[in-house]
Amino acid sequence: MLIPPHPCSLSIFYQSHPPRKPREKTKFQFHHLISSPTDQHPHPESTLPFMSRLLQKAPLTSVFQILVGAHGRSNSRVFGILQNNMGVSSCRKSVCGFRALCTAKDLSIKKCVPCNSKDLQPMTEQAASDLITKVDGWNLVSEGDALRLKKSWKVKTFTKGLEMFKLIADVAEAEGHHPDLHLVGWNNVTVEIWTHAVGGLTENDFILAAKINALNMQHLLRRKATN
Ligand SMILES: C[C@H](O)[C@H](O)[C@H]1CNC2=NC(N)=NC(=O)C2=N1
Repeated sequence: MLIPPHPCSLSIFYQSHPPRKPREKTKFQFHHLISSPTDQHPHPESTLPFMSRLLQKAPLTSVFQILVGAHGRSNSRVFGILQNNMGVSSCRKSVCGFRALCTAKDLSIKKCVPCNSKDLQPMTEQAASDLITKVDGWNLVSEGDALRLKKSWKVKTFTKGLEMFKLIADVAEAEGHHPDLHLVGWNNVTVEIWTHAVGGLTENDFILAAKINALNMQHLLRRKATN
């Protein structure tokens, strides 16, 4: 049984790339690439440009069939390539294991998974660099050897900073995934997010960041100085 790619990525993909007959040549190139690393393709990282070219050329379903084969399961090598190059969640068992190609909107409507899932692992720096482009205003920072998400705002007043904390806290509680909240110098809010259970970043962190971005907080924030 084929596990369908995550609906959001499929619908998003098909809006811009109507399905065409998958091309044998593309299939051959890709199978060749993942089945036997050669001098030309020494390491999965080198698939990144190929992966983006592939996704432009072949409909997502045929890419999906290539990746998981007829038996519906991806082998560890393919999964490693996916995890490094397409921001795929590290949770092999979930249907949304194929969490690639998401937009900010897709992330903001997803649900966080319990952080004590035994399959949850920290994502690679490459996957984090791909996903950070989906959460406006957030930065990737490294604290020790752990990656984190970080974003700062200036609020109008100290109490509006606390109101902002409450809005964020409600989202965090609903998701069972929590940020670190800082309110410094009365009007400087900084939020940091990472998955404590794995000591790094997982897709949960990007989902929470996208949900925070979707909050209506303009009335709490100081207008940006127009220079
Ligand atoms: C069981 C439950 O998933 C854990 O206690 C949650 C709570 N909130 C969390 N939040 C964050 N950021 N990381 C965690 O590992 C975490 N674990």
